[in-house]
Amino acid sequence: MADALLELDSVVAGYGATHVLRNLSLKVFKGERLAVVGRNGVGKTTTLATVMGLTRQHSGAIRLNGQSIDRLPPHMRSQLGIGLVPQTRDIFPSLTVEENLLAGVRNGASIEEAYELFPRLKERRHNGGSKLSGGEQQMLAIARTLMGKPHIILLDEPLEGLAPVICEGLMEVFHALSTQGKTVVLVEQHTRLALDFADRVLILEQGAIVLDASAAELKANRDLLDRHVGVAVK
Ligand SMILES: Nc1ncnc2c1ncn2[C@@H]1O[C@H](COP(=O)(O)OP(=O)(O)OP(=O)(O)O)[C@@H](O)[C@H]1O
Repeated sequence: MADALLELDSVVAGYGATHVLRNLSLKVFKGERLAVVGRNGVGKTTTLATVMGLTRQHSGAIRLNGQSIDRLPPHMRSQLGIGLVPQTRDIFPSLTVEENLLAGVRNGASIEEAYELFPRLKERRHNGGSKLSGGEQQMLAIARTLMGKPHIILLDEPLEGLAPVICEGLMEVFHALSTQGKTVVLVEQHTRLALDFADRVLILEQGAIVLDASAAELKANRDLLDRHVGVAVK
């Protein structure tokens, strides 16, 4: 199999002295669409935050293109091409849409690219961040991360709390990003949508990967999914 773009090898990480990830190992391959699912509190957000350098890593290794990144601060990981869209969205409420985007511009990115992907943001470009709907805020959070020109984009529950029609629109955007050659890692509670999007799915339980399967395998084996993710699979 090809070399991994991103690799976590026996990573133990958490907050302060607390261990949330317990020997977590995973690989993400270039151009892949990977979904990470699991019950609440199993460590999905912590996994993405650890890749970005936002937690305390106690042991193990994180490599990007084979190079160790686990001692690098978050902004350097971002410069190397990792982009995180946090669950909290983290847009600047007092800045306009355009100012939020400009604040994220790196590596010669153009905000016109963001407007092409999200025409709604262009219409709203002079609106303050706090005046946006939840869906628009999520679009802005994604667009701002894209202004860093990431090769790999980590999406933390981007559909949370959004209307079905908005979710569908965002899923189309994720497909478009994948078609453009970006590697997409999607953490999502909407398991059905995640499975429709992904090539491969990882199931996380208590800070470790308990299942690594193709989306097709999991779709054909609902029992497996229900056992690990819960009967209320959305
Ligand atoms: N900042 C923090 N400080 C201390 N503990 C935390 C912090 N953030 C999360 N935790 C704990 O780490 C564990 C894993 O949380 P995490 O948010 O990674 O799970 P998750 O799978 O993303 O859950 P959810 O689906 O609810 O977002 C939980 O027990 C949580 O309480």
